[in-house]
Amino acid sequence: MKTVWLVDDDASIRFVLDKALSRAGFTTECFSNGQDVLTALSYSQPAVLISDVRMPGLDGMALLEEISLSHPNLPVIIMTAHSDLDSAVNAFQKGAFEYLAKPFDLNEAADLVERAYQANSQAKKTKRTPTEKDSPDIIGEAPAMQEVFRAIGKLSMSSMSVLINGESGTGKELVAGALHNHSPRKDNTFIALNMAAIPKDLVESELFGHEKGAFTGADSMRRGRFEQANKGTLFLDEIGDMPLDVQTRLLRVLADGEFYRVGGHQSVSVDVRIIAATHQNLEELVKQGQFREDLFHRLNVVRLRLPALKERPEDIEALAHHFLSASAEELQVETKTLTADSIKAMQLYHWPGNVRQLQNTCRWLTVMAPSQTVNPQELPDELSHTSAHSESGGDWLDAFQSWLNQELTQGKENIWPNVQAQLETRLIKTALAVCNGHKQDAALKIGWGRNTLTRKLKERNIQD
Ligand SMILES: Nc1ncnc2c1ncn2[C@@H]1O[C@H](COP(=O)(O)OP(=O)(O)OP(=O)(O)O)[C@@H](O)[C@H]1O
Repeated sequence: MKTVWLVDDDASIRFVLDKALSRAGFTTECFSNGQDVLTALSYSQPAVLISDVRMPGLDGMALLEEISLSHPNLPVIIMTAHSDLDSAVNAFQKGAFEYLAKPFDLNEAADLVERAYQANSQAKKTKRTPTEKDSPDIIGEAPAMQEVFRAIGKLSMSSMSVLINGESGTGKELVAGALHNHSPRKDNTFIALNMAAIPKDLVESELFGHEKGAFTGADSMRRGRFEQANKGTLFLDEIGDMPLDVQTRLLRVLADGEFYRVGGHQSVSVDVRIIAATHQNLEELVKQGQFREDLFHRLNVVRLRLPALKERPEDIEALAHHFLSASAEELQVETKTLTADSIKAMQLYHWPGNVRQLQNTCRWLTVMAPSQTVNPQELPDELSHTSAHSESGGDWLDAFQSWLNQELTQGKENIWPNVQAQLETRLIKTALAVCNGHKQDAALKIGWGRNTLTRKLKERNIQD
């Protein structure tokens, strides 16, 4: 039978989930605490168990731990209101089948239970052993970030290659570090290298090292990053910038686990996990012959995409708070807070530099903002301009803002005369229409004198 047990101390969650799962064809039984579940488990067993994390007495994690020992094949879905990386990783490491961040969509919950049910009836679950958790501070409530957390949790027992896509400053290196810290390699070295930052002719010796005398200036033998990262993880950022000949060498190391130092004749064996990242479209680079297809497939075992910050405005408040406290601590001052309007302004801004730019903005505010509470006017210029309309009519200004961004990033200059002409034309035409063509009234509505209106009509070549 498709039985699901629901465990939550919150009666309203039990109620809605119960309804949704019954509708989806499950027979449900509800529990308000973990202890009752353990007692019930000695008599019978459901097909799937779905449990909240925070409950008085035995909490969700403790329950999960007990169940993975006593009933390792029972799929458990952990629900948590704390959508952070630690909860996700913890849940997966303790053997959870899935992790569900609150608030969730009821259909999504029912689909998940169905998947757990199918997985249980098809295959036996392999038990995961808990490992020490490390906690990098990765903030993200947006669904795309939740996907990333889930992936880090799922990958935490493996050493698979991962390819991370994302614009500059979206947190690629942070995620690569978290993948390492939550992997069996966590006690060994994590090395991050940016391919775009190393001069082309030095990339090879940087990665693979060189023997003494291999080239002018090679006064002594040097171990490369691959050797230094042995048994650990090498994070190769901007992999799309790796020269083709180095790509060929990289491919060989990945295939054989062996390489030669530059100028060397003896092979060196290494065991290194590669996490690569790029802001470019690697498939496109492959098509253009700038990136080796075979290397692409080797790196692209698991793909993670980090969304640009403008795609996840819901994360801005928590990120800003995090960075404001971090810089206050660094500078030994009190943490600044943002007004609701300032947060709104930050959410409307397009953040071309992503999370890194937000981090720098928070550092700047910690030092420069005159008062403890930051108002929109005190935000850096580019941001305070987005906030001017928070009180009324935000939509057209949003559209205006995107248009402006486009014009300016396309390299247009001296755009004011054009902007002014367009604004004035619209203003005059609308005011005249509203006043049935009556110039005196229209001038009054706009706030100009009649003569100014007449002059502007001429200037803008508007028929009145
Ligand atoms: N979700 C997040 N939560 C907390 N801090 C973050 C988050 N994302 C990024 N950061 C911080 O923002 C800064 C930039 O992140 P990171 O260096 O990982 O970006 P990146 O994508 O690797 O950038 P680049 O490609 O330019 O090297 C770092 O200081 C990082 O700690």
